[in-house]
Amino acid sequence: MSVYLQRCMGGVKGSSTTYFKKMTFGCFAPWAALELHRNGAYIAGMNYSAQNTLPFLKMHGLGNDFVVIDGRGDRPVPDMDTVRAMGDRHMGVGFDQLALIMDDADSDALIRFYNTDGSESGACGNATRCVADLLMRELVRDTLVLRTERGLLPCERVGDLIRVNMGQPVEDWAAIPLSRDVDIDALPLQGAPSAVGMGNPHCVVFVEDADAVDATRIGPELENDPLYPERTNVEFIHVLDRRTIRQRTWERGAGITLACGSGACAVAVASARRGLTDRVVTIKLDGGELHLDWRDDGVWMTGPVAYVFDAVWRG
Ligand SMILES: N[C@@H](CCC[C@H](N)C(=O)O)C(=O)O
Repeated sequence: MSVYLQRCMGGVKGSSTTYFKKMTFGCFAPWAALELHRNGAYIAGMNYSAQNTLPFLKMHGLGNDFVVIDGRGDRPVPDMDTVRAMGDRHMGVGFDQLALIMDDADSDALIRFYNTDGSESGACGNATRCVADLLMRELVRDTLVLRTERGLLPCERVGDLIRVNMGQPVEDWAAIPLSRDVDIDALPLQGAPSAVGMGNPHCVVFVEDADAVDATRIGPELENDPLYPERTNVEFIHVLDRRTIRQRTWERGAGITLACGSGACAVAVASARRGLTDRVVTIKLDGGELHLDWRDDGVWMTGPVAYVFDAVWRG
């Protein structure tokens, strides 16, 4: 059985001291911590070797939380049982998605995303921004390109925020994917929602008051509707004005989350497509605000990212 060891600020000896002092003063060097774990370390009074250990970072974007694992080179990567075990909020670490960083010849890195239930997703906007921040720090650059299942995504630092181009929305019903040819802005479902693909499927439900919706009841019903053969993420929204939208999210494979980046892109697209908002909008999610700009070269999303801790999973 896997055992989860949380980092203990006072319990690390030797060369790690400097790192943790830096942490205390807010200067971050996340990969330094991973190197420490990789080489085996004395943590929280336990001496263990690097064998069967999986170093990871915990990060979040607006409370949409992630375990981030660096699988580049010959570093260890989790199997599916480990992904599910880590995702358990009571018996494991807990996350909305696990982001696995891999080598890629044509970009700065490839990222794969896994939901809490172990299913893989082609897109995760907030985790993409988190990984972009990590790698920009590592490469000492303010721009880079990440590959996800949907292609190459340019990322940039904008002050304290991270921006990613999530690409153009998928509007072809078969590619979203839907199970049949229907009007994507009036789906034959309750509330006539819109369908948008952002490398993953979304169902955008326009309601009077997103805060009043019973998302834990309606979310899973829509997630599993046969119209979406690969299930769907669900966004409940109401438009506040032409530049502001309120959004709550039920995520495929993860349930209620405090924010969903690809979902925010889908919301910006669906709402502009209906003529309700401009192409530049601020979206108010439970965990904070994202800024969306649907340009000719794709949907750009800007928002904050945060580090929570680093630790080692023992298998
Ligand atoms: N939180 C994400 C979306 C994660 C993937 C989703 N649950 C799916 O299965 O498609 C985001 O920020 O985009």
